[in-house]
Amino acid sequence: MGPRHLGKNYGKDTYKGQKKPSKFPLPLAMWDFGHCNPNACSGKRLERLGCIRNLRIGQKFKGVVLTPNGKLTVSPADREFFDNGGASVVECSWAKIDEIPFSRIGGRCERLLPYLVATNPINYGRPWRLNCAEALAACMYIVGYKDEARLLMENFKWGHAFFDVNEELLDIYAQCKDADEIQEKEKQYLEDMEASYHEQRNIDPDDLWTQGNLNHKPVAVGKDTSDSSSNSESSDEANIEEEPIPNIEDSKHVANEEDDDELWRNIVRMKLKT
Ligand SMILES: C[S@@+](CC[C@H](N)C(=O)[O-])C[C@H]1O[C@@H](n2cnc3c(N)ncnc32)[C@H](O)[C@@H]1O
Repeated sequence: MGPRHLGKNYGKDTYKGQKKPSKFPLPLAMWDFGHCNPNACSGKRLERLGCIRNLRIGQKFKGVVLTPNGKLTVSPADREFFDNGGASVVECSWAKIDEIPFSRIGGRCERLLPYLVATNPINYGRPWRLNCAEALAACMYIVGYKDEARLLMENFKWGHAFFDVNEELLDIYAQCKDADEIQEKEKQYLEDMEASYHEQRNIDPDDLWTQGNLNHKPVAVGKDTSDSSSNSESSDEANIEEEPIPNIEDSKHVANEEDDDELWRNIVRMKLKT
């Protein structure tokens, strides 16, 4: 979907009186704790492309703040907050999340995302652990900015996979009225998934286990064209290479498949209890 579909605000420097990055039609922001490799970091890539602006530590954000520290789930009821300020993320490493001074960042509308599956090369197949671009796209989609969500993900070779995998759920969430309804639908979805998981194990366990970890079926991504020269922070958009796509099998970020299966099941069990 091209920018022509995106309405009269596209390309303007301000949105509701607030400065916004000029290369994206909606205001996006991040607190960047600099934990990540700039070439593998979706937030940094969006910054290089001019799609997201940086926030200072100590600065609060008036739109939707996507954070693991949130208590409520983001829902279409947050549209007003979004329209007032856009959406923000906390760019940091999942491994160092305990080091984040959450009291010095955030805002009035801190939100969790409901169950969705990451399709980025680092955490492919993991539920809830989205990267910054996926988190922002999911939020936009849920509050009603579907075209903009897709536009954001066009900046990543693997971006289409996020919608291939999550579109059904995103559409369910986007039709909900509020956070309670989203949590209800999410719970139902997870229960159905847990039930079909047990059903499949009972009916034909051999078949299931010979297929390996279905969560980690590699995503169809284009050939990695990045090279070492892409380390430079060039202002020329044509020179901005996408992050290298790690070999999922070799990545130290991905535990072995059994651990991952167990992690996934624990998360689902934990969610079903709430
Ligand atoms: C921990 S950082 C990891 C960023 C990663 N290095 C990248 O390349 O984008 C991801 C951020 O996205 C947002 N996020 C991801 N998953 C989320 C979820 N389930 N609920 C709320 N926010 C989430 C949070 O702001 C979180 O800090």
